[in-house]
Amino acid sequence: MDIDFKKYVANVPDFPEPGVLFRDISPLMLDGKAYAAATDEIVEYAKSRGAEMIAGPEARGFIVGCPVAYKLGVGFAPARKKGKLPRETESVTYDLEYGQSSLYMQMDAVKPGQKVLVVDDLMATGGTLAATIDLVEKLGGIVVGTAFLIELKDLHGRDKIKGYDMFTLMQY
Ligand SMILES: O=P(O)(O)OC[C@H]1O[C@H](OP(=O)(O)OP(=O)(O)O)[C@H](O)[C@@H]1O
Ligand SMILES: Nc1ncnc2[nH]cnc12
Repeated sequence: MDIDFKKYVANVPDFPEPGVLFRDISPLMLDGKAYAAATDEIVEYAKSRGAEMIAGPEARGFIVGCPVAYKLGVGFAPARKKGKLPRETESVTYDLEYGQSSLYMQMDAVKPGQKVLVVDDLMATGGTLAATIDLVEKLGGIVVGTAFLIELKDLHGRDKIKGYDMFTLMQY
C-alpha cells in the first residue's frame, strides 16, 4: 500500500517550549492502517538486516518498536528513563533538542553477540539514538541498524551515529 506518511504527522509550533516545532506521530498511531503500514516498512528493513532483537527508548520508541518485535517474533529490549528498572542496569547520559536525560537498560536485556535493531519514532539531535546504541553495545549486542519514522535533518543527528545503517520513513 502506498501511503503518504506525512499526512499522519501533526506539526505543532512551540511545543514543549518556544522555538521547537514538534512533529507529533499521534495521528499515525491513531490510524490502524497507517500504523500497520509504517510498522511493516520497519519489519522489512529489520529482516534485511538480520535483526534478532529490537531495542527502543522510552516512551515513543516503545510505540514504534514493540509492534515490529511482535511481527518478527523477536524480543524487545526497553531503554528506560531514571528510576524505572528494578534490577542492575547500564546507563548513558545524553543531550536532547530540549534538555538532558539518562537512559538505562537491564543487564540481561541484550545477550552478547545478539544482532539488535535500534528503533525510535524520531531522530532530532541523535542523542537518544546514540545513547540507545551505546547501551546495547555496553551489553555486548551488535547494532545491525537503526530505524525511525522521522528524521529532522537540520539537527544533523546522522553525524552522531556515523557508521550505522539507517532507515527512515520521513524527513523534514
Ligand atoms: O534525537 P534526539 O534529540 O535525542 O531526540 C529524539 C528523541 O526525543 C523524543 O523523546 P523524548 O525524550 O521527548 O521522550 P518521549 O519519547 O518519552 O516523549 C523522541 O521520541 C526521541 O526519542
Ligand atoms: N521536534 C521534535 N518533535 C517531536 N519529538 C521530538 N523529540 C525531539 N525533538 C522533537
